[in-house]
Amino acid sequence: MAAPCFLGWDFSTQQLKVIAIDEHLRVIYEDNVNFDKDLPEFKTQGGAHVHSDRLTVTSPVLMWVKALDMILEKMKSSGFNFSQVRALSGAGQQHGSVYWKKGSIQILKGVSPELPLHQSLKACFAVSNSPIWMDSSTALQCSALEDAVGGAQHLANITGSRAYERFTGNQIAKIYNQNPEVYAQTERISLVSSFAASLFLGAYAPIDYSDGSGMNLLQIWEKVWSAPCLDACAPGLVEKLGNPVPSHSVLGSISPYYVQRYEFSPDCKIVAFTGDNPASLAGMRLQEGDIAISLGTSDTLFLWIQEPTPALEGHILCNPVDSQTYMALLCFKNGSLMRERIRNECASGSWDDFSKALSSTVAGNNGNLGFYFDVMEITPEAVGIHRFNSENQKVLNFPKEVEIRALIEGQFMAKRIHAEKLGYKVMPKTRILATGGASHNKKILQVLSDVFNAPVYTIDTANSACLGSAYRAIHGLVAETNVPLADVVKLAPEPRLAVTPTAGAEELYRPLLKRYAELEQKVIYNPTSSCHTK
Ligand SMILES: Nc1ncnc2c1ncn2[C@@H]1O[C@H](COP(=O)(O)OP(=O)(O)O)[C@@H](O)[C@H]1O
Ligand SMILES: O=C(CO)[C@@H](O)[C@H](O)COP(=O)(O)O
Repeated sequence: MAAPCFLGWDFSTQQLKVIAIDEHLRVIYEDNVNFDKDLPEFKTQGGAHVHSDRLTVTSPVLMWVKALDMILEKMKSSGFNFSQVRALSGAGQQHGSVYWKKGSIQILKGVSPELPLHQSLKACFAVSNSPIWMDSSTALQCSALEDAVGGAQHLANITGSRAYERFTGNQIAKIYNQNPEVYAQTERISLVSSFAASLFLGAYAPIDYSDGSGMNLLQIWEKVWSAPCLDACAPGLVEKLGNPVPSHSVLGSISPYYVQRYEFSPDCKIVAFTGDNPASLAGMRLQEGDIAISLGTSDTLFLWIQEPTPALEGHILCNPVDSQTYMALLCFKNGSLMRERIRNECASGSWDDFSKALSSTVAGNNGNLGFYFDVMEITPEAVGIHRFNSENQKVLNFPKEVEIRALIEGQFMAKRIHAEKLGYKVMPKTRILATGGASHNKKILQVLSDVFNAPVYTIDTANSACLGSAYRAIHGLVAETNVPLADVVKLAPEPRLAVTPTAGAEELYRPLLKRYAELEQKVIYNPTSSCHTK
């Protein structure tokens, strides 16, 4: 009999990725499909469509299905032995939503193994362009939700977050308000994660507690939908959402489609899918006291916490690997795509040249500071590019190298300032665990280490959401017997030290952090001020 293996998937913003691990937790296969490059017919940029109002951002749902067809065919051609797979789990970009048309459950259950999935499912979606996490078009719905439950702090106390435009409840409310007939045709609403799980299960997969915490709809303490929040968003939501489940739940066995088309074992189990950040927490084996920083399309910072206090900034999510605890999350929208733009303008599109600019400039950038928000930022709410010289005077341009350092130092100073606002303190034992595409770049990690005055560790793959999903697949098989994830993955390779802070970094950055926080107040979004135009 072939040695067992486990699959972890990640339906992220720009790509679909997969990792297979063996029972010794070694990565034995890794692959990806890039939406822009490999599926050009969908005409996405960075995996998404930004609409003409600059606020609405969507991705074609069939693109995700076609990406799954494509990656499975690639695996098959490379000789991947699907019959070895004992269990699989996965992750999805958080907050995005999928609207299944009435009657789709029958189609999903009966897909023909003769056809690729996207052909069978093409008529299944009431909304063909799914709203995703980059969307910020639901300000009206956010105000209405906060008003309905007694204010922003009260909503945060219930759901872990005040109302955020990308959070799914507000997105559903917008669809119901603007297209009630489309809403009426919808029999089931999935998150990207539970949608992806549904494709493997051949049935509607439930939403897990952790990704469900990013909807402004789940009572994170009791882990049930909040009736006042559901009612404020749209009618009949309980039926359309289904009951949420613990993140470690085994949902069932793989759909016969995969058994017949790819020779999966009919016993292969599907473990609930979750959000990409929660899955990364599992993949990096985060411990209390560590701080995780993901440098993907979005930049995120997250922590494992026992006793959270929801606030007006940041999010509290149910912990994906331990239902008794929580994770705190901060999301920064201007992450890799902003870095790519400055790389293209200032470093001829080359990461090597970008890194050289970081090496050729001094830590602290001689007091030059910058804020780089191509699109309306989430943390803090601000937009535009704002540069300040060492005298705090606004300047229009920086030399190219100074621009690159100002971008990276600014991005990391914002992370430290907002993490400290959440109550996080950098301690002598603090480890930063870095992941995501930009964590390949040592020069970027050096700035991160200096700004936080803490060592930065990485794991063998930057695809921690995939790896965490594969770990969660193994854990799901034993979780019912109260085995913690930490026990299941104790033989996994430890995170490796990538960089340590440069001597004197703390003294250098302490005054700069104070200045950055003060200047941030000046650039925060104020619709009546002219300082936000670039
Ligand atoms: N050497 C590098 N330096 C900086 N950024 C990089 C480097 N290599 C890749 N990236 C960035 O990684 C991003 C993709 O990260 P990834 O974590 O895969 O994103 P996602 O999971 O959102 O699809 C790209 O947009 C790219 O800008
Ligand atoms: O909105 C959030 C978290 O709240 C984002 O972090 C999304 O989950 C997208 O993730 P990436 O594709 O950038 O990893």
